[in-house]
Amino acid sequence: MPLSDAPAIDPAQAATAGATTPTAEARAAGAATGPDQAVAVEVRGLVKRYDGRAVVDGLDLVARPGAVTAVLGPNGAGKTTTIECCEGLRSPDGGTVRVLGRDPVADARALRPRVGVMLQDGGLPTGVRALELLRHVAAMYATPRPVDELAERLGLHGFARTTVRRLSGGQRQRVALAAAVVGRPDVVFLDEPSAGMDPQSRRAVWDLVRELRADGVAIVLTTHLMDEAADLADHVHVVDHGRVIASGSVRELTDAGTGPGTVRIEAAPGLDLTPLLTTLNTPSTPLSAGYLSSQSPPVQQIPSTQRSGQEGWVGSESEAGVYTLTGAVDPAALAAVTAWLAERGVLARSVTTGRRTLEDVFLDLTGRNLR
Ligand SMILES: Nc1ncnc2c1ncn2[C@@H]1O[C@H](COP(=O)(O)OP(=O)(O)OP(=O)(O)O)[C@@H](O)[C@H]1O
Repeated sequence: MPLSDAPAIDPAQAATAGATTPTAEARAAGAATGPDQAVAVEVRGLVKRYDGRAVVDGLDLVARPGAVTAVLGPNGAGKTTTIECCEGLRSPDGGTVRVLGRDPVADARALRPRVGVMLQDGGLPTGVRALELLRHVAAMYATPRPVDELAERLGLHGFARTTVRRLSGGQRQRVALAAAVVGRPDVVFLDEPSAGMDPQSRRAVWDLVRELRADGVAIVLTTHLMDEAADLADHVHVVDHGRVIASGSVRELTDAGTGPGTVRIEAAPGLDLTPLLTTLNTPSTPLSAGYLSSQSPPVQQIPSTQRSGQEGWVGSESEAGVYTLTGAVDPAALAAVTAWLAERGVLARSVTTGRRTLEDVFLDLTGRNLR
């Protein structure tokens, strides 16, 4: 089948005709054999410049087999450029990149059958029918996944005979994902895999990613969906201005320091929160002093100039009689809340505290300004 309008870069490039693809058992058995196995992807001091401007500027990143490594960052942070260097699609200007122990540019041929790539824009040839494309890619591998089973899982049969050009964005993404994994790769790069997908498709993608992880595949995922990262990622790298500014498990990141949490109060409607917020934000009290002073080892020290997030307690009556306060939740803050209620003779139906979310951490680290 001619792929006449194939773009310069497409997921089928990840395939090599007649390539052997390791089974999950072989992958597990091989874990101790090669120099490349404990770390699937290793990026050290990566620099990439465009027009003299370093868009990746000394970036370090590691991804391991059997784990999902999420790369988060604002628009233009350098995530895609980094991933493209790992995929061998861009040559670094500095630093080293190793995928399965090999140089992705120099050893591209050897890596092709072992690396699955799902590009941000799908990168698929547009004149080919969806299922034909998948069969074509599968035929390039010695032991591909059964195409029909994969198509079923990702719901491709409903538009199997539609050309890629006519697919919706979410449908195209699903075909691109199928093409990236059909060859049973050891490493999969997924650049915003579920962007534009409906909730059902997203769920199917997440299930597939979990299955790949269980099979020992190293998955590198860029995403803007914090719930996706929080749900899937074993390890998170937050990238900004071409560098990793924080790194750790989701738990490590959300537990770090005394950053913001929430206090939710259910009580009588119409309470004026101003005096409470004033108390909580009074500098003489220690209540807000710890805010944004993250010292936990897994999180790298961030220069204060980059900490442009929220700088004190804020709160509002989010619905009648429900108040949400956000700030540095600690025992003293909670005591101030209950004292404030007591002073007003208000018996709250509930006062609950919540932990920081990954999105809170992300905004803390990268600020709230648009990029
Ligand atoms: N081929 C190119 N030529 C010039 N500049 C480029 C090129 N590719 C990317 N850039 C620039 O490099 C910077 C990083 O882009 P990159 O696509 O890596 O960011 P990103 O973190 O993936 O962003 P997004 O979340 O929007 O996808 C941006 O400022 C972008 O404009």
